[in-house]
This record gives sequence, C-alpha cells and structure tokens, in this order.
Amino acid sequence: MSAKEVRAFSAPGKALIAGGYLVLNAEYKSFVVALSARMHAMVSCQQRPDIEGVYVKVTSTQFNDDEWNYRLKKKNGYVPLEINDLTNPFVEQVIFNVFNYFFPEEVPFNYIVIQTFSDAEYHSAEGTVQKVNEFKEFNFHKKDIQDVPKTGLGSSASLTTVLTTCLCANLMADLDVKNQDHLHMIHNLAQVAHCQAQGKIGSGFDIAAATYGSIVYRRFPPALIADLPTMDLVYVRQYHNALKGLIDRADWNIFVQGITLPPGLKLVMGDVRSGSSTVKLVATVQKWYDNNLPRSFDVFEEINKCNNRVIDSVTQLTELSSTDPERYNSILASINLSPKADQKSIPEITELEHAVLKIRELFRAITKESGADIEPETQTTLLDKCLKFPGVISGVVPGAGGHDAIALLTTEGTDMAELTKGNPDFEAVSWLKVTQAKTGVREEDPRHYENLHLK
Ligand SMILES: Nc1ncnc2c1ncn2[C@@H]1O[C@H](COP(=O)(O)OP(=O)(O)O)[C@@H](O)[C@H]1O
Ligand SMILES: C[C@@](O)(CCOP(=O)(O)OP(=O)(O)O)CC(=O)O
Repeated sequence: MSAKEVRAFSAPGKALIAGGYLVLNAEYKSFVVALSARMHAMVSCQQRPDIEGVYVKVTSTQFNDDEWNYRLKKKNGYVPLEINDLTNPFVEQVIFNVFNYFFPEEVPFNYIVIQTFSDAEYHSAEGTVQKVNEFKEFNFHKKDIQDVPKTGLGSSASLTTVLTTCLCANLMADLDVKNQDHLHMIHNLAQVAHCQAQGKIGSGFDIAAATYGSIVYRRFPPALIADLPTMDLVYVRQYHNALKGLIDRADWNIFVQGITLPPGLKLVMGDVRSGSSTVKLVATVQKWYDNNLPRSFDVFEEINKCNNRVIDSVTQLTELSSTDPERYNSILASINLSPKADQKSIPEITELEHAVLKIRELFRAITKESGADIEPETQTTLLDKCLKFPGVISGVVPGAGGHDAIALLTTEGTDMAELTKGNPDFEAVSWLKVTQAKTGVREEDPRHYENLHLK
C-alpha cells in the first residue's frame, strides 16, 4: 500500500445451523452458514513525521459517531492505549495482535485510519436513519455501539476479522484475500484477538465463517490460545515469538470445508425480539453435561450423528441437483405444493427433516433437565407453526438456542414475511433480509463507501 492508498474489505455474519454446544468439543463437526449481512472496513494510511510511534484511529460513524484513537510503540510491546480512556476490546486486541505478529522495526505508515460500517441486519433498526450512496445503504443510530440491541449475527466476529484484514493490508502491501496462506494468517490472528477480547475461548466457528464463508467446521484445541504468554513489557519480543509460532507454524488441527445450501433452497432468519445470554447457556449446559455423565456423553454422540446426517443430506441434495436435475426440480416442486404435501415420498428430504427433528428433540430434553433454555416452548411452538407452511423444509433455533432467533430452510420462492403477515402467532418475529453469503472475507472497492448521504 503506497502513501494514502486506501483499501476496503468486508466479512460476513453467521448462523450456526447444526453443532451448537458440541462444536465446543474438538471431536465434533458443525455446519455454519455465512450470511449476506457483512461488516465492512476501509483503511487509509499516511507517514506523519509529527507523530511519535503509531497512531490508529477506528471510526464507527453509524453508532453516534463512535471512534477510538490509539497510540502504540514498539518499545511498549505495541500495546494500544486509547487516548480518551474509551474501550472497545475487539479493536484493541486486533491492533495488539496484528502489530505483535509483524512486530515491525519501522512501520511503513504511522498514521492509520480505519472506517467501519455494518450492514443493517446486525442490529435493531429502531430509531435509525438511512444513509446511502449509489452502491450501499447503512443504518445510522443515535446510540453508542454498546447500547444498540443486536440480532445475534456475530457482529464482533465479523468486525474482528475485517479489522484484522485491514491492519494486515497496512503492514503487508501484497495482502491478497484470495491467497489461502494469507487467509489462514487472517483467520488465526482473528481467532486469537477475538478470544482475548471476549475473555474466553469459544469454539471460533464465527471467526471461521467470517473468514472462509459457509463451512463444515471443527475447532482448534483451546490450549493453543490459552498457552500464549502475557505481554512482558521488559522482554517485549517474547509475545511476538510465541504469536509468530502459533500463527505460522503450530498445527491448529481445525477442519474447514466449504459447503453451500443446495440450489433453489435458502436460509431464512427470524429475529425474535428477545434476548438470551450465550455465556450463561453454555455454563448451564456444561454443568448438566458434567453432572450427567456417561448419559450426557451418549446424548451428545446421538446429536453428533444427526448433525452429520444434516451435513450429508445437504451435500447429497447439492449433488443430486447436478446428477439428476429433473428429479431434483420435481422434489423442489413438491415441497412447494399447497396444502403442504406429505414429504414421506421424498426420502432425500425426509432424511434431512428427521435428523433436524431428532436434534431438536434431544435439545428439548437437555432444556428440560438442565434449565438452559436452548429450545424453549415458545420457540418450539413457533418452529412447529413454520413447518406447516408449504416451501418450509426444516427449522431450528440457531447457535446456542434461546429466545433470540429462528432459522428456517425453505425453497427460494418462499416468502415468510408474506405468509405470516398479520398473523398474531408471528407478532414477535421480524424476518431478516439475509441470504447465504457467497464468500468469507473479500476485498471491496473503497469508492463504494464514499459520500454517504441521507436517503
Ligand atoms: N460496528 C461496530 N463498530 C464498533 N464496534 C463494534 C461494531 N460492531 C460490534 N462491535 C463491538 O462488538 C461488541 C459486541 O460484541 P458481542 O457482545 O460479542 O456481540 P455479537 O454476538 O454480535 O458478536 C460491541 O460492544 C463492540 O465492542
Ligand atoms: C453454544 C455455542 O456452541 C454456539 C453459540 O452460538 P451463537 O450463534 O448463539 O453465538 P453468539 O453469537 O456468540 O451468541 C458456543 C460456541 O460455539 O462458542
């Protein structure tokens, strides 16, 4: 990147369709769909002789003109200090880790400005105004980022991934997000930054989807990140050496395989204006698991079998669409029949449907025994009502479950907003305008973020 050159990137949000809780264990694979809602960031940089060390400004104008300004120096281990004592742990940990990974003697540019933008679907649209240009439309809120309700698409993971990409581009002029090695570096750095910012080591499926797109995912061992040393301000190189080894040389032993929904099918997300704490749910399920061994192990094994059946069914349906398009199209047509046809006559669909129903049944049993609201009764009622509509194949409470959202697999032409319009059973549901994303992190045209003006 030459002086004042500008680059922009974006990374998608996620929905964990199969693998909630089990994905925390490195034995089990999950199925994550990357979403069309993306977090964007545009980086520009300059060499400023008047500035000592490095200055990084990150702006988020959509959220009450939020901004964070950091000063950092190599001799202080590139620990970023916010000049107004504001905190944004995700931004801080990205700056800390990217600078410590490259650990540059001299930075090519010492004044870095990153402007972030997030697509509308990540947050509640209440009280927003829209700003547009020829290419994009973004919601502008009157509140700071931490006070705006989220829809659960993984805003911090997409942000962490796209900020990591921007800062890597700043320190590595030839960064190319189509290059698999560069992508692995971005992924690994973003995982470290996200875990440190969250203060816990989750499964990382959200960072993996933000980087690679829709995937079958199996996690890394948590010790990889837990064993990193803390910054030693006397011997600052120690963290760099350990991080460099972890990012470039350690065996992460993760499994990441691209997967797409079969043609003619789509994911539909409904935001259920309510909230659940993933951290509390995970702790409650863990306690239930530990107190109910070995039976809880058997339950997880059973869920795992069904998760794999879901992944296999999706893969087989995609294969069928190219090996026997005629049969595949007739399957889609019969799913769309109104009143809803009996899907028993379509084994490929019944397999998927039954595997999902079994996963839900087992999670309902865990819900009852543990008290963790993974599939609460209100969500069961909602999902069961959705399943009655023609065009709807299956539905789950995504991710950790709870009251936040529902995710459905339907045919392309199914319009849930239209089907449920004015229906009091769906009063609490806002259908999100998201579809499956085609890519993970991708380069964008910086001109697409210029001159945003009120609609
Ligand atoms: N557009 C944004 N600009 C700046 N910070 C953001 C933005 N989106 C998310 N964040 C950061 O991520 C935090 C939300 O993370 P978290 O509570 O883990 O939610 P999520 O489940 O959506 O990732 C915010 O408080 C903020 O620190
Ligand atoms: C329980 C989990 O396996 C899945 C949680 O999925 P969500 O999509 O609900 O996650 P958040 O966006 O962080 O709330 C925990 C994990 O994998 O880290």
